Amino acid sequence: MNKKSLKDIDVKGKKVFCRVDFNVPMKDQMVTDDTRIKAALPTISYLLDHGAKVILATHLGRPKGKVVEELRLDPVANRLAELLHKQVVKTNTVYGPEVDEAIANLKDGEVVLLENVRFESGEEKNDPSLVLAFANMADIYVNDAFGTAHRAHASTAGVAEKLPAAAGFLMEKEIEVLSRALHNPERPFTAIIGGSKVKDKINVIENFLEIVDHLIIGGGLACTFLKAKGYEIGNSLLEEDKIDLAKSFMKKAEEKGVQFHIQEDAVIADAFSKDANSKVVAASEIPAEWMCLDIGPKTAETYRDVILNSKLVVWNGPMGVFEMEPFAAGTKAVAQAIAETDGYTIIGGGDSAAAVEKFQLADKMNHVSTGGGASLEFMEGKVLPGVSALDDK
Ligand SMILES: Nc1ncnc2c1ncn2[C@@H]1O[C@H](COP(=O)(O)OP(=O)(O)O)[C@@H](O)[C@H]1O
Ligand SMILES: O=C(OP(=O)(O)O)[C@H](O)COP(=O)(O)O
Repeated sequence: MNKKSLKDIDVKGKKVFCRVDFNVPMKDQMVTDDTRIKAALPTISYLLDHGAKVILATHLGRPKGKVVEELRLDPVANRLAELLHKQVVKTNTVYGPEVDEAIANLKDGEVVLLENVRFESGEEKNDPSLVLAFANMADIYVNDAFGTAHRAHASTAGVAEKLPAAAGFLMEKEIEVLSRALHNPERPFTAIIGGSKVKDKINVIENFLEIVDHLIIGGGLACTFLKAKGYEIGNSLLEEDKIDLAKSFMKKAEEKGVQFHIQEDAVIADAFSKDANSKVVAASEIPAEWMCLDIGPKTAETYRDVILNSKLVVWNGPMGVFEMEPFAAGTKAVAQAIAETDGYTIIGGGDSAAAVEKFQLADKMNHVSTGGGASLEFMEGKVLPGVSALDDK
């Protein structure tokens, strides 16, 4: 990478504003998967061991510029403290007098975690006054938040323009591994796209059609494609204004000779609940009032064959609502096939990484990326604002 690295700068005695991606899955105020926290530890420990005063910043969820009590970072701070074996001072605000005091009290080798930066409306708008507030806190900026590098926000891009700015170790590693795999991809190259962030991911599909041999669709995303095929999908997740786009992608895949795989059967439920009634039906037979919450067993078998015959597999987004046991089988089958294939495997996305962890298959994957949208956009060849804003070497 041609960007300055943490190794290139002297941090001793300096206040370092370090953006991390601690957007971790939570349940009942507990962190349920700490992969992203662990992934940032090399950078945080390096800063602490080299005598920096560390100011950590992250978002959690999408509070849309308002304080949402369930999205406060206290559980994250507690987990980080356990992992670091060190006290983590957590502020209840993103900036202001409380933060100033916490920073003023920091000694070399100590760490403070700011409150969820997305509680401030200026964060996602990359607002100059919030950028200035961040820049005034520190001497140096380090970005280790690969998972958020595709967002041009105040704490990812804005503040990097105002301070000497370097990449953390996780950021460097992610970029290096993804670049190496995509430079001259081994074939057959299969991309598997699922999950629920339809708006974010649908455009990625178009770009993947240029580079892959097989494109597998699953998760909530698939429902828009099923609708585009003319099927009724009941109460399934649907992005109405993307139906035409989905149609055009299927046509483009055909023209380009890309094998486009969409589910032939589905696990459906009569409510979005683990206790709902559920059954397997053909994907063309989803009744009104029911919703598709997983790919069916026949589809899982087809996807498995494609994956086992691939030389490069990129997977982003679960095949179903894997957090609920009745709808986890499709995601598990795909994860298992990816673990078994001889091809090089890259997993992206917070939830996909959590799924791989849950099924205890993480060590069978070649690279589990901490970025979902970020890794997709990077693989599309897009410039990530959180990276481009850093200083050149
Ligand atoms: N058919 C579906 N309907 C609704 N939600 C789904 C469906 N399939 C998967 N999901 C949900 O998608 C979420 C993950 O989506 P996303 O954030 O796009 O993935 P990632 O974090 O891996 O990029 C999971 O919480 C999962 O429950
Ligand atoms: O979890 C994240 O993205 P991902 O679900 O695509 O991996 C990042 O923390 C970015 O979050 P955002 O999509 O709310 O900007």
